[in-house]
Amino acid sequence: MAANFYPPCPQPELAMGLPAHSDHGLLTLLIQNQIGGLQVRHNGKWINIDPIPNSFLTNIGDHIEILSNGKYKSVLHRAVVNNRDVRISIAMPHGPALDTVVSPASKLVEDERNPPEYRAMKYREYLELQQGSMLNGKSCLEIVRNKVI
Ligand SMILES: O=C(O)CCC(=O)C(=O)O
Ligand SMILES: [Fe+2]
Repeated sequence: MAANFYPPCPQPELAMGLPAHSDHGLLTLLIQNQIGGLQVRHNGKWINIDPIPNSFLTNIGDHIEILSNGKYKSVLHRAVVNNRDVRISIAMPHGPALDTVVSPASKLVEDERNPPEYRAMKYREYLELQQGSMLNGKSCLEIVRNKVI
């Protein structure tokens, strides 16, 4: 039987959790049990997000950041696990139809003072890019970001 070789985890301390990333799509709805583990990056620190019973947690995804031309930032987050309690979470990403070309909303990039910060890409291509890569911060968003030259 062929052995599976996985690339090294970029954050070995999180080998059992989910490395830092932002989600593709517009919004992600997350349901979790009462065992916390989700953390979001805020002001340079990882903040624990305590689960609220009977609620969905909503994360802003990369495509809101693109659509708003950077006005709303997708949230950098990760999940950590512990060796005491079982944590269960179900993340449901929501995006447009796969063939939709996602780009900054035209009204937000009408003049040269507000150039588009991201280039247009089909949602399907972005999804394939993100799902085909190691989760690594907001690296996929950086790929579609227009570089200032
Ligand atoms: O388990 C969690 O709290 C986060 C899951 C997540 O970020 C994801 O599936 O994209
Ligand atoms: Fe996520």
